[in-house]
Amino acid sequence: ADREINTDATNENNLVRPKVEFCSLLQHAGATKDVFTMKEVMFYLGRYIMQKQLYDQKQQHMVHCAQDALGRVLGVDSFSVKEPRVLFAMITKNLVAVNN
Ligand SMILES: COc1nc(N(C)C)ncc1-n1nc2c(c1C(C)C)[C@H](c1ccc(C#N)cc1)N(c1cc(Cl)c[nH]c1=O)C2=O
Repeated sequence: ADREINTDATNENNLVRPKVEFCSLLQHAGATKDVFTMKEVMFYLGRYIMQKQLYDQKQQHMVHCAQDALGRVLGVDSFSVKEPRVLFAMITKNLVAVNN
């Protein structure tokens, strides 16, 4: 099993390597590398969501991704940005810790 990943997004030193499909999402949002801090992963994913307007116009904390590669990668049709634990659990399934 993958090593436990410290999902502290504020930890600048924590490096992760996204799995292939997840990495192509981040590149779609402008990423040009394959090793990131958790903070950078959240930044590029956030940009991806806003650029593709996957948020709900009415309930703006909701993200609808059933028709998007994001949904396939995270394994859900929609999620709330206000549920950090749920969000990090889905994201870390797509990451491998990098020895730094
Ligand atoms: C639909 O969302 C929004 N919609 C609006 N509108 C005006 C419509 N404005 C702000 C947000 N928004 N709020 C938060 C975030 C965003 C944007 C950047 C997606 C980020 C975030 C959330 C999910 C992923 C993933 N996959 C990546 C980053 N985020 C974070 C949540 C956590 Cl848990 C950690 N770091 C974060 O930046 C928030 O709280």
